[in-house]
Amino acid sequence: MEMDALSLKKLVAKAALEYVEAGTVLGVGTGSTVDCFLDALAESGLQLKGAVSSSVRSEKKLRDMGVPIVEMNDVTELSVYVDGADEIDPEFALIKGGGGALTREKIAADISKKFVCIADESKLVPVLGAFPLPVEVIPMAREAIARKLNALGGRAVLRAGFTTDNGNEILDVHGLQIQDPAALEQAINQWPGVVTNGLFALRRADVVLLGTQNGVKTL
Ligand SMILES: O=C[C@H](O)[C@H](O)[C@H](O)COP(=O)(O)O
Repeated sequence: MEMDALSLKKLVAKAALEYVEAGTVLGVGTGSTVDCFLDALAESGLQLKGAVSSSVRSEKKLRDMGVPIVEMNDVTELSVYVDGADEIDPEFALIKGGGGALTREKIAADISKKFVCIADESKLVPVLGAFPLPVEVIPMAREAIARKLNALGGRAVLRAGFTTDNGNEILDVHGLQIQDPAALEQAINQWPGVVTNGLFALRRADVVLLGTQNGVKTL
């Protein structure tokens, strides 16, 4: 019988436990796949020293599990960071931020030695961009940034009624075919008013665990 997306997420979530070492501070991302990972972690009985979380959402779940929360400012490095993705290209560049946690996720990924990306197989794509690219902007720059994004050939849409954990807004950019993710990531991030964008190409995933109908594939 074919597994649904949730079953595939649970499958990779469990496989990611292999990268977690008891007694360490773990970097934890955000999203439905990470929620499955945290459930698997709770079931495993593995005891962490603590966790650095990329969102208020994951932080709450970690606290409920009894895992001590460590401030990002109090660590110099994370040995492992586990997080999901909205799209993954064959070179491990990602689009993230569907849940709006992109900025803190990018910081966590940047200070991690090993970024383990967990996802179901629907996330693997030949070219990034079918998933709208999230761009976190400070609110007063929203219209200026939207105009620049539209000039790139995209269609920037404000994520209505959504505020990030950092008090900012998200523009979701539809219709981009991203041929050079690192160049686009850098270009958008240089515009005043942009906090960051959801391209993870300058700092990519190191390992991708993909939940497929034939089991977990380690890429
Ligand atoms: O802001 C959210 C994150 O980047 C998520 O990792 C991403 O949206 C994937 O989420 P999910 O595991 O729910 O598909």
